[in-house]
Amino acid sequence: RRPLSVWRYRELLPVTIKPVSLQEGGTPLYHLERIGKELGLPHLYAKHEGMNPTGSFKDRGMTVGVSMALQLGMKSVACASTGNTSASLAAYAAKAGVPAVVLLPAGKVALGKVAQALMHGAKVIAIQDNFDRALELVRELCIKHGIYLLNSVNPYRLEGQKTIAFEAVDQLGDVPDRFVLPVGNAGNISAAYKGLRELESLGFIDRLPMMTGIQAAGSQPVVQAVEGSLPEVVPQVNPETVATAIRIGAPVNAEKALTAIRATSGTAAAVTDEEILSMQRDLAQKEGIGVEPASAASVAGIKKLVEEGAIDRDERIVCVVTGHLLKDPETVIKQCPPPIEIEATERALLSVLH
Ligand SMILES: Cc1ncc(COP(=O)(O)O)c(/C=C/C(=O)C(=O)O)c1O
Repeated sequence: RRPLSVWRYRELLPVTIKPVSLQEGGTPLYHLERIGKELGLPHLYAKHEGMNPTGSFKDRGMTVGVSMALQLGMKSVACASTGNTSASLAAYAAKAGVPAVVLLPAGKVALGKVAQALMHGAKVIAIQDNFDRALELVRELCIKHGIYLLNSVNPYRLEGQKTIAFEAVDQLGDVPDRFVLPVGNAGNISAAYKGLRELESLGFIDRLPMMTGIQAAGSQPVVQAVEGSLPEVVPQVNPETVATAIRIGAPVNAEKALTAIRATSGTAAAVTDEEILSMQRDLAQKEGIGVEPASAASVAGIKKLVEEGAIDRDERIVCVVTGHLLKDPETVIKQCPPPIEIEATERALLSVLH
C-alpha cells in the first residue's frame, strides 16, 4: 500500500525520470464539525493544502513541473507569482539544482512567501505593476531567453495538481457531491476537474462533483462570466482584495475553469474581504485549522451559498484550503502585542479564564 502523496499516482503522471520531490501531498482531510454544525452541513470537509512542504498546494504542481524541466533538458526556470508559486518554484528549483527567477507585484506579496523565495535562492524581481502584468512579462522573457516557464499556463503544473482530487476521493472513500476551491489564475480548479475526469474514465468513480469556484468580491472575473453566462471570461483590470494570493484579474486558465464549472453543474460565487477574514478566524478558532486569507474563501463561499439556499444539507462537500496561516501573518497582526506590567499579568491571565 502506497502512502498518500503526489507520487502515489505516478502512473497517471508524465514524469519518467526520478522525480524532484520534497514528499509533497498526503495532506489532511479534516471534518469541519463545529463550522459544519453551524451551517447545518454534517458532511463538510476541508483539505488542508497548507500542510505541503512549502505550505501551499503549489508544491503538487511544482514537483511535476520542475521534474519535467529536467526531463526536457531545461537549464533554468521562472514564474510570475502572487507569492505561493514563487515560494514553491524556489524550493523545488533548489532541490533540482537549477537557477530560478520569480517576478512579483511589488508591495502586494505576503512577506512569508517572499522570505521563502529569497531563502530558497530564487532571484526575486519586484515589478511596479500587478500580477497580470508580471505574467505577461515573464512569458515574453522565457520565450526570448529559453527559460522554462512554470506558471499554470504550463500543463505539467496541472498534472501535479490534479492529484488533489485523487487524494480527496481516496480519503473520503467516495466522490464528494461538491468540490470547492478559491480561484485566482484558475489552475487549481481546472486541475482538480481533470483529475476527476480521469478517475471517471478509469472507472474509479461514476459521477462528478459540482465544481465550485470562489473568488474575492474585488477580483471576480470567473464569477462574472458564470453569473452572466458569458462565452468567456472578461479580464478585470484592477483586481483588489486583502486575499492577495487570488488578486488576479486575467486568469490564464479561465476557459478550463468555465468548462469545469459548467460541465459539472457547478457554480461560482464571490465573497467580501470581511467574509474571508471572518472565516479565516473561524477555521483557526473553531477547527484549529490555520490558513492564509485566500484559502478561507472556499469555506466562506459555502457559508454564503448556504445562506442563499443553494446547498443541499446532505451534500458531501470538500473545500480546499490552499495555503498555511504562516504565509501571511501581517493580515492578522502588524507587530507583537505591547508588553504589560508584570503586576498586571495575573489579572490579564484570569480575564481569559472567566
Ligand atoms: C493560497 C492560494 N489560494 C488560492 C490560489 C488560487 O489558485 P489558482 O486559481 O490555481 O491560481 C492561490 C494562487 C496563487 C498564485 O497564483 C501564485 O502564487 O502566483 C494561492 O496562492
